[in-house]
Parts: sequence; C-alpha cells; structure tokens
Amino acid sequence: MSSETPHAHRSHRPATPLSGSITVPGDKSISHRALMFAGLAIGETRITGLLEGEDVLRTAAAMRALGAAVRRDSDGAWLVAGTGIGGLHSPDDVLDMGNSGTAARLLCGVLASHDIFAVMTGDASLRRRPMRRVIDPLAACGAVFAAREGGRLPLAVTGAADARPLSYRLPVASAQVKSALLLAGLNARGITEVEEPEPTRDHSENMLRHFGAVVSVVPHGAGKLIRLQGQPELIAADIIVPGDPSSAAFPIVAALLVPGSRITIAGVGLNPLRTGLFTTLLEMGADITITNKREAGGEPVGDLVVVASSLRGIDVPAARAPSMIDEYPILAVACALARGPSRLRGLGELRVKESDRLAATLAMLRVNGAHVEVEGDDMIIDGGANRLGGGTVLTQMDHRLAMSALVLGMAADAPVMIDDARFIDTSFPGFMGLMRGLGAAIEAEPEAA
Ligand SMILES: O=C(O)C1=C[C@@H](OP(=O)(O)O)[C@@H](O)[C@H](O)C1
Ligand SMILES: C=C(OP(=O)(O)O)C(=O)O
Repeated sequence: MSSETPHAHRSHRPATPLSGSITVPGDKSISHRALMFAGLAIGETRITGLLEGEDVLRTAAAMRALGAAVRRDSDGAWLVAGTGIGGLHSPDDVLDMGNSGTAARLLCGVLASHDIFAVMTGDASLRRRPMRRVIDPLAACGAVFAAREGGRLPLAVTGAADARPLSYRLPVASAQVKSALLLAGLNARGITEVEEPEPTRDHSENMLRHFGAVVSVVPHGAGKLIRLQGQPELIAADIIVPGDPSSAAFPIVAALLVPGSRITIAGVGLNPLRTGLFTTLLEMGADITITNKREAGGEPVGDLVVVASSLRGIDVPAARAPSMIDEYPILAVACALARGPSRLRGLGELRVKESDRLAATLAMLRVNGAHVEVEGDDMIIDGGANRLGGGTVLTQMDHRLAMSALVLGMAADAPVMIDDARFIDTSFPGFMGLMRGLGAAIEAEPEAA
C-alpha cells in the first residue's frame, strides 16, 4: 500500500456474492524458516513462493546483514547462498525485526550459538512482546543476552563461541520457542532436546530434515520429544512455499458469511498442525471441500472450495489452540455471525501477540454490537445479536485484527471501519486487491486518515 493511501478503511456488504478463484501469499512461518535455514546451509537454495510480506522481508534483511547472500531473482524466486553453520558474522548495525515475533525469536536462536555480537530491536508492538521465553533457555548454551526491563527488545546478544547443547521442556505451547532452541542447537556440540507438552507447528523439524540434519521426533505424553544432532552440514535444498492457511482464513470466512458466495483457493498448506480453524469451521456447518490433495516442498497442500453456509456456534477445546493460534480473531467474527453461543477455550497466549488479541478481539466485536465476554482464558460469544456493525475498530498494529474487522464489515448489517490498514502488509500483501477481486466492498476513508 502506498504511503499516500489513507490508513483508515471501511468494508460493507457487497451488492453481489463473493466469487472467483484465488491463491493466497506464501506461508509466513515456512518463509521465515526457509531464509534462516538456507542462510545456514552450504550452497544456493532457491525458494519459490516466498511470502514477500514485511515480516519476512525483515528476516531476509537480517540474514543478509549476518553474511548470507539473499536476493530476489527476476522470476520472483528467492536465492539464498548460505555461509554454512558457524559462518555468520556480526552485523554492522542493529537488526530491526519490525512487527515480527517469529523473526525476532527464531533469530535469537541463530545468534545464540554463533561467535558474534548483535543488537536487535523492533517496532512498538514487538518491543512490548516477551522475549524471556527464548532468551532464558538460550542462555544455557553459553550465550549472554542483555534485554530491556521485563525481557523486552531492544536486546544485545553475545553468542557462544562453543555452544553447549540445550535440553528444555517448553513451559508454553510455542513453535517459536521450540524453533529458536533447535536453531541454536544446530551449532552446538551434541544433541539438543526439546520436549513440547502439546504439539505445535513442525515446519522447523520438517525443514531441518529437508536440509539434511538428523532430527528425531517421538511421542511423549500428550506431546513430543524432539532431538537434533548438533553441527550437521546443512546442504542447500530448494523449497516451494505453500499458500498460508492463516491468510486463507480471511477469504474463507468472508465467503462463508456473505450469502450466495462460492470461491476457490488453490495451493493452501494443510499441515495438520495448522488446520484447527478448518476443523472448527466444518464442525460449525461450513461447506468447505478440499480437493487435489498433494505434497509440495515436504508439506501437504490442497485446493479449497468454499460455499456460503449457515454456521452454528461451537465449543472449541483448549487442546486445539496451537493448531489455530493465529485464527481466533477471524473465528470470533464467524462465531458472532453464527446461530447460538460459542466458547473458545485456552486463549491465554493471545495476550502476547502483536496486540493483546484477547482484549482487542473482544473490543472489535463489542464496538460492533456483539455480546462477548472473557472468562479467564476463554472467550464466550453470543451469536444471537440482532444487528452487527457500525463500529470503528482500533487495530493496534495487529494485521489479523485489521483483516478480521474488514471481514466482519462484509457480513454485518452496517459497515465496519478500521483505523489503520497498514499492518496487513506484514503477512498478507495484496489483501485488499485480492478481496476486491472476489467482489468485496472495501474503501479507503480519506476523511478519517
Ligand atoms: O513459529 C511460528 O512461525 C509461529 C508460531 C506462533 O507463535 P508462538 O510460537 O508464540 O505460539 C504463531 O502465533 C506465529 O504467528 C508464527
Ligand atoms: C502472531 C503472529 O506473528 P508473529 O508472532 O511472528 O509476530 C501472527 O502472524 O499472527
């Protein structure tokens, strides 16, 4: 979006149903990892379908500053010539990770086991987010971190020249923490062990194997035990990034809610540790068909056909949260427009995302007339409100809130306004154009900018 475009936007019910065939941008989690692992590999990796969102571009810039050769080819693929494990050098300047928790936390892992000094910061949202969850366990490998009060960015790290392997049980279900430890373990002597009490997205484990590392994953209670043999030689291996299911969530819910709609989304990643939203929507009565299931770049992928449906309220178990952690704001929109009550359980982690997403989702729905409560870590939504819409949502530097609120406006009785659409570009560049191409009505609001 150009800087002249007003920040505020308004969406309203389109005159006709949504229809058409689209693809969504590449998976954000896989894109960050592709750049980092390729930057640590020997040889040149070609990445097709990389998400060119601002979060991922921060990772590309950071890997470049650390010594990897990262460039975009004329055909849109990205080429990364890595330094080999242990080969990164200290950056000349501060690493600015922008809005991206994944970039900042995974990079802490990379830096921890390299003999380098680096300083990292981020935007106002990222500077509020907790980093102790990675820097405390990473310090055990010998790295020294100095962070702002409360374990917040900016932080400085002096990586360990001869890193010890880590053995750690995750206190929270977090793929970012798991991945940071595995990345540190790449340049540690011996075996790094991470125990996760609940399974979280396993893109790091899959990609480590893809690059030739030895990783074993065994069931462990309700979760998994992951073991990585340190100091492997990672060998460049091309990557095809599937469409991001977390981005597909927005057109999917929009098509379900706008009467008469029918859309197709091709090439969506269907890793089972990412598909909690699809499971939930199907339980709510959604008409979603998955066709053409295949594998691309080591990840399951399929095409989705979505037909407008009358949804019913749902009780979502806490155990499902890791497989749909970024999808709760848009699920909450679907619940507000469904028949009957919904209870979304175990949402404590939403408090430490780009915004406090539990509070921000509550505020988004309430300002638009929905009946919503938070009880402990659960959100309870009464789908029975008579009239929805008419409110202005403060998006708080949070892309997922911005997109969720715009989808709400497409299905509500009155338009919905957001104060700032700029952060959508962190994960879903082209969102406005793509939704408008399907028939959505979204307008910039010059007078409110
Ligand atoms: O590992 C990843 O790529 C991600 C993990 C999740 O965060 P947590 O690890 O904090 O749950 C998710 O919210 C984030 O968008 C991406
Ligand atoms: C939480 C998210 O990302 P990150 O933690 O990388 O900022 C997200 O994309 O919803």
